[in-house]
Amino acid sequence: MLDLFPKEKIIIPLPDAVFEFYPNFFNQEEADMLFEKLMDETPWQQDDITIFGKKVAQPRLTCLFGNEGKPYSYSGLTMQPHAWNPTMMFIKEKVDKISEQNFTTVLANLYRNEKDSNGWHADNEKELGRNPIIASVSFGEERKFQLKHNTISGAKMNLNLNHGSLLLMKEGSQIHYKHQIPKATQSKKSRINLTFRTIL
Ligand SMILES: O=C(O)CCC(=O)C(=O)O
Ligand SMILES: [Fe+2]
Repeated sequence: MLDLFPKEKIIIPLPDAVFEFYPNFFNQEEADMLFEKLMDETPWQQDDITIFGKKVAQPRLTCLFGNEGKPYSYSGLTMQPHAWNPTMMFIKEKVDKISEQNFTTVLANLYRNEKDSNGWHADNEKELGRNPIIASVSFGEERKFQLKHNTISGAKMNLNLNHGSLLLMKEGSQIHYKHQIPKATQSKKSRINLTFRTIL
């Protein structure tokens, strides 16, 4: 279908960083199709990570895709990328275009239910450079995403990342803020999130 109107873009009013949210980046039909494909085609795995020197199972499933020869390390874990497949390429091309980036890598996360989560962190690994830009696409169940500034206690925000949405975390976002997906108190169905990154 022809898109007559540009997609709605919401600028998140927070200091020291640029956050842009596109609630309807993919329409319902596209988002439904992509959720099913990502669910079925992705070789989901559960890794152990090291937190404060202790080995624990990550509270979600993940899978890394990306350009050859660009592994990604975080929380004491090194992941080797799977090759891009047509579904990931289709999404990457749209995300690259709107963000004016050429992402090398995408980390896919599967939150199976309300117990799965992603604790407070910034995506500030050395290989992402000094001021990383991250594009985050969500499918399936809506989950609460929280942002908080490292030093300004009032600078924080909760966003509901809905099916088919895109959140761009741009300049300053990984330097000045941390983000998380907390466990939910009500029952939740599966959610898939894709975080596109550039490994230098
Ligand atoms: O699931 C999300 O929305 C966030 C994922 C995330 O922060 C990450 O993979 O680094
Ligand atoms: Fe993150």
